[in-house]
Amino acid sequence: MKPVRHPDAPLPGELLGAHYEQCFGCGGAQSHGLHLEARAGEGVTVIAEFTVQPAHQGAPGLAHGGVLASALDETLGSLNWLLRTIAVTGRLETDFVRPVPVGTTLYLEAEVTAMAGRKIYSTATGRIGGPEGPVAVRADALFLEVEVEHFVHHGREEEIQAAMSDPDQVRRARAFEVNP
Ligand SMILES: CCCCCCCCCCCCCC(=O)SCCNC(=O)CCNC(=O)[C@H](O)C(C)(C)COP(=O)(O)OP(=O)(O)OC[C@H]1O[C@@H](n2cnc3c(N)ncnc32)[C@H](O)[C@@H]1OP(=O)(O)O
Repeated sequence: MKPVRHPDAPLPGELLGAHYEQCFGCGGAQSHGLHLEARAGEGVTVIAEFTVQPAHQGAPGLAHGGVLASALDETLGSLNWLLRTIAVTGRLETDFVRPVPVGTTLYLEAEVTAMAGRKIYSTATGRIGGPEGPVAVRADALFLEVEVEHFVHHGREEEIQAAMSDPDQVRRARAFEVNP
């Protein structure tokens, strides 16, 4: 099935914000996190930027591959905002095309390519030097739609309780839920 942008999805250009302040990918409360900033694009697409920090190194002066995979995963995950669906990564296949030095800004874009039942297929690229620069990383992913209970059931009790008693967090979680 062709992916369809939800009628209440954020408008193209709108900053999506963090889905959870403690998220390693997008949260503001993680000092060594990616602080990735994503914006809605046209259709079912997003664009995002992430600047590699010294805490993200693998080899001297170079980004760790797992951190780059996290940036791709987070960008792909933010497509949920446009579908108003809660989905988690089931599969993430990553190509590392060029080394990414510390201090580099990675320009990411992601798109939902197909949907089938609970399955959401998507793809992402990360470019360096500018939004039109050479591709440094890319990924193909399969996300699986889940109920909010997925997190309540599997998450550690203390963080779940804190999230559920935070009105801002509850509001953000609702933004992912499909309107009947
Ligand atoms: C309160 C806070 C709210 C905030 C929400 C914001 C969240 C956003 C977070 C974003 C953060 C960034 C993002 C993150 O980092 S998300 C964090 C990383 N991901 C996870 O933790 C997910 C862990 N995995 C699971 O929980 C389960 O395995 C899931 C839910 C994924 C599937 O288990 P479930 O029991 O539900 O489904 P099923 O096993 O019956 O399978 C169903 C179908 O899918 C197919 N399949 C399954 N897996 C794979 C695979 N690997 N390759 C190929 N196919 C696969 C399977 O064959 C079957 O197909 P079919 O036989 O029907 O044809």
